[in-house]
Amino acid sequence: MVRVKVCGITQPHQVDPLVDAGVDALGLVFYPPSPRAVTPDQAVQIQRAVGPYVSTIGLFVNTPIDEVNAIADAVGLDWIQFHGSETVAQCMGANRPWYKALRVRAGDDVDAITRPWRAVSNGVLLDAFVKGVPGGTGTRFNWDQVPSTRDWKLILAGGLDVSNVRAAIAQTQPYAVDVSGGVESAPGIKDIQKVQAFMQEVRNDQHPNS
Ligand SMILES: O=C(O)c1ccccc1NCC(=O)[C@H](O)[C@H](O)COP(=O)(O)O
Repeated sequence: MVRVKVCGITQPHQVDPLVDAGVDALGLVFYPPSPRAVTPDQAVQIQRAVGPYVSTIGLFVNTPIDEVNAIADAVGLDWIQFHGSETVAQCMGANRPWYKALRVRAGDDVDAITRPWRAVSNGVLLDAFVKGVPGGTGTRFNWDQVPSTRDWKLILAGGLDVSNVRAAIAQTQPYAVDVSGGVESAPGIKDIQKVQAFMQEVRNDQHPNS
């Protein structure tokens, strides 16, 4: 079963509808320049709305590791997503399970660029490279660059929406997909109908006869 993370949650009242739609994990963006950024206090309010068996993922971009860990503790995050140019050594200082987001450029050898990260964490997120913007761009990368045989957990991100997620899953066979802009009505405001339609595409891909 392909898991689904919806990233960039900013409103506690959206948690229940997202979970009811079948979303497995909720992403909180701790990157103040982002239109989807939340403060630690806002994140605590969102976390309080999350019930058992749903994961919360904190997304950071080149934040000092002590600050990352303090926020993770204060909010009660389950996982950390490093979305900047952090090194392996810096990520290893995290006090939570974590994974790295890598931004794929045309021509990148995905097997090579993921190798150092696969060795130390249990999954790698692939997003599209867009100059000057670390993420949440709504841009796809070329899925042909994803190796068809892998022994690591791929989290596929970047420009996914209801129109393309089924093809994305069929082609890349990811462990999980990560979506943000493709299920929004405005930055940080998730459109629950878009989320429901997205989830239906993801789940239908698992059960083509249902
Ligand atoms: O969402 C942001 O504004 C953001 C800012 C800085 C780094 C990462 C950010 N978002 C990451 C994500 O939302 C997802 O992991 C991924 O990039 C997919 O986004 P989208 O292409 O909008 O579906």
